[in-house]
Amino acid sequence: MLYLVRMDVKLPATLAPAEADAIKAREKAYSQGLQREGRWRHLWRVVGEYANYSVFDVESNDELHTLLSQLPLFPYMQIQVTPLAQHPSAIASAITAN
Ligand SMILES: O=C(O)C[C@H]1C=CC(=O)O1
Repeated sequence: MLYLVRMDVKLPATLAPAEADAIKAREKAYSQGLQREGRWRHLWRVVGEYANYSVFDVESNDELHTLLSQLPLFPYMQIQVTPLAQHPSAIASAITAN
């Protein structure tokens, strides 16, 4: 199942820069692991914002929730999830649904 996910990151001003850097490093390693597994298919920066649009390919809502809630930046994110279905007029897609 494919999901479009928007993540907006809001780090508190009180968070020490070294702690913020450590969390971002863990986030990068975690996200790259999921990308290598093929479960995090796309990761795009939103121009001008500390936000991304991502496409996840997972088995269920529960799997996506588990995966998102384990993001190191999860406590500092607003997350919006949109489940995706096949469009009947699509002739090609950069991503292939199962
Ligand atoms: O920077 C972000 O958009 C937040 C997050 C998503 C992947 C990652 O490495 O950081």
